[in-house]
Amino acid sequence: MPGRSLLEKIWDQHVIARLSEDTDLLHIDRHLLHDLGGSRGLLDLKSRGLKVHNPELTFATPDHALSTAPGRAGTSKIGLELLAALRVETSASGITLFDVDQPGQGIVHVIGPELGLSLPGATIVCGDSHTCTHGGLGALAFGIGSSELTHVLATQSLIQRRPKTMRARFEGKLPLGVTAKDMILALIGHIGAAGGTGYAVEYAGSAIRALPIEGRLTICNLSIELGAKMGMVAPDEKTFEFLRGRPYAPQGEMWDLAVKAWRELPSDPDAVFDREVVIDVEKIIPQVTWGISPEHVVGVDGVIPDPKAVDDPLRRAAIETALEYMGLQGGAPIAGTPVDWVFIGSCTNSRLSDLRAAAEVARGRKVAAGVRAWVVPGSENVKREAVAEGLDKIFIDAGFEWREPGCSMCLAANGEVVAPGQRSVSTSNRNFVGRQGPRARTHLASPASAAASAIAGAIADVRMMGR
Ligand SMILES: CC(C)[C@H](C(=O)O)[C@@H](O)C(=O)O
Ligand code: SF4
Repeated sequence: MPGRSLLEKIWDQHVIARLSEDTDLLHIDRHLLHDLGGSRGLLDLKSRGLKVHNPELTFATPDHALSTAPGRAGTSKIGLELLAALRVETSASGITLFDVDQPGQGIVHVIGPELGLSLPGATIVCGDSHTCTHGGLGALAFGIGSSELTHVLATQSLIQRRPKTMRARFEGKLPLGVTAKDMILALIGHIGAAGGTGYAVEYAGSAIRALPIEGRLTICNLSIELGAKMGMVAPDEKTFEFLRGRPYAPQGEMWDLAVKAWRELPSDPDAVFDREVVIDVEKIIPQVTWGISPEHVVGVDGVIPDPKAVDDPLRRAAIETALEYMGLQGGAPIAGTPVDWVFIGSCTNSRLSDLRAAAEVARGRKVAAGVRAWVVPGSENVKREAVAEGLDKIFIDAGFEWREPGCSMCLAANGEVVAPGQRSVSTSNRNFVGRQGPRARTHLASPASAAASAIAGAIADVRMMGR
């Protein structure tokens, strides 16, 4: 029998019942709820006369619909209603809620790892496509739909089809100015936004091993933008050090037992994957998207694709559509494109290391005239730690606006939008049509690249602004 992969090991440990050749009923170890879907699911359950099966495995926080303005000024009526309902329904079900202004509140994919709720070898679900983020700790984590959400609330289990497996190996030493965000954008550019469809992706290789946990979370976060519902990195010593002592991580003797079990999780050397991709990270330069899909990506020293140079009529038409929406000329260099907005935040890039990387570029410099730049920490804890080390001051002195934790401009929630026709460099994960507001134009990039672009007033190569 061939060896098993990380995915297969976690999967097999969670099978309650084998339903068919490729479909199993899985036990779910953690269920995370957010303000957009959480109360709806709990109300749905109630209307069926059912109870939450395992409230102690379910955790909630508001993130999508809250204002991130200082003091939370101006949360919309809908946002307030969702928050009120989340409070009432979690309390009635005995579910822990990390509420506004409490340590623990934040974007659901930032708080899970931060609190030690997300653990290696665990199955984690949330009614949110970026649940794949938690795979950065070696969890099997994926987004679910609203009926599945109710199913998990009622049974703590879920029916799932076993995915195919892909291993994406990143090899080599990351060049200066190149980050985890650039690695994953480069992979999406290489295999396409549907390249991972139907697969669970394991990110491996020397460059993944060298990445701190927060970088691994960033990589896994964009799995869904690769088409893959699940992305994961095998746990190692860095994972254990990251989790040690976190509030919900196992403690004492349980910790030792857990680490012993987690050491068994990495894929066996002879594990077989349905697809293997190898990326040489030494060839990656800072990435920035030019179009309306994360696969529309180039190196920041590159040029915007010229549709005239593309023979395939379908591809040519897709490029033309994207360029028209984005207001860009094919064949022109991407660097130097003037920007109106910079957004540093989202579950992709709003952790402490992201803010540090952006602050390093911003320190002692000024946001260009005419550019609005926001920094939205991913959680209340990230915010407090950033303030404790003075990052907020660096940003404010440089002309950035420092805000409260939440999803904010990542999905144009709560009126936090880029105006029609305006151009933003964003550290988030989606540059779809209208994602940051009707007719808003989004360029995805790393926190360091976004900060560099805010200072330059145009898409900028952070390597030119090194310290
Ligand atoms: C609102 C939520 C369901 C959605 C998701 O599933 O990802 C959102 O978080 C997003 O990023 O578009
Ligand atoms: S930060 Fe953006 S991508 Fe992440 S959960 Fe919120 S809306 Fe979705």
